[in-house]
Amino acid sequence: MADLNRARLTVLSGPSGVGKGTVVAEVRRRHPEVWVSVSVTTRAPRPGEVDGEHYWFVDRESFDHLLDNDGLLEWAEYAGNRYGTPRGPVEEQLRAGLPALLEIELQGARQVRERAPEAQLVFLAPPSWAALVSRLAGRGTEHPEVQERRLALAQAELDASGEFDVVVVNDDVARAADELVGLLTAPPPAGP
Ligand SMILES: Nc1nc2c(ncn2[C@@H]2O[C@H](COP(=O)(O)OP(=O)(O)O)[C@@H](O)[C@H]2O)c(=O)[nH]1
Ligand SMILES: Nc1ncnc2c1ncn2[C@@H]1O[C@H](COP(=O)(O)OP(=O)(O)O)[C@@H](O)[C@H]1O
Repeated sequence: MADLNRARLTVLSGPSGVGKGTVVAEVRRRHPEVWVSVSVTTRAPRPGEVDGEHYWFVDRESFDHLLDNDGLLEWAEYAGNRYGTPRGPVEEQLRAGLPALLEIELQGARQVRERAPEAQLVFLAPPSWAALVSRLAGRGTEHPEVQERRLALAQAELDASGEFDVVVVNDDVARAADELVGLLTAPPPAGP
């Protein structure tokens, strides 16, 4: 995957439960060299989530300290928790001429678009609303009331999919992963 060696920033967004984590895991299973940013979050870890691997799990005070010290490239409050991308590792990656992938929500994607207009914004969409509802429920990691909160946000996120450069439909994990790999290896648009 030598042609992945370009300093390109790619953002993957999409509603909770659409399969972002699953598709990114499949991409990394095939291409372990794909670098994915590890976010900080104030959300509690789910069973099986490992600190420093899925997220850096921090308290609100540590999060705000990072934020106040310009340590975050972007951040957002989502369903009652804060999430942010540590700035240093992403900048290091891009400075080294290597691509970086961020898996973040809509408000964060908008901040990246403003700060790094050359970034590639990819939206992962469900094949249908019913599929999204059943995936979120089927994952079984959130209480029904938290699922409801996430589905309310999902509707607004789906409405904003037109702001993204590309929409990938997660009908099938292998197919969606193929498409994402294609985007990660596509040459960036010619500069001015
Ligand atoms: N803006 C922003 N969003 C993030 C970041 N990390 C994760 N998210 C998003 O926050 C939302 C909630 O994440 P999470 O609680 O892990 O739920 P899940 O995506 O449904 O598994 C998802 O849309 C993530 O993509 C980040 O660093 N910044
Ligand atoms: N293409 C797909 N078809 C069917 N189920 C899927 C697909 N992609 C993901 N899932 C399932 O949907 C649920 C949510 O996926 P997850 O990756 O946790 O979503 P996200 O990270 O976007 O919140 C998981 O139980 C996962 O196994």
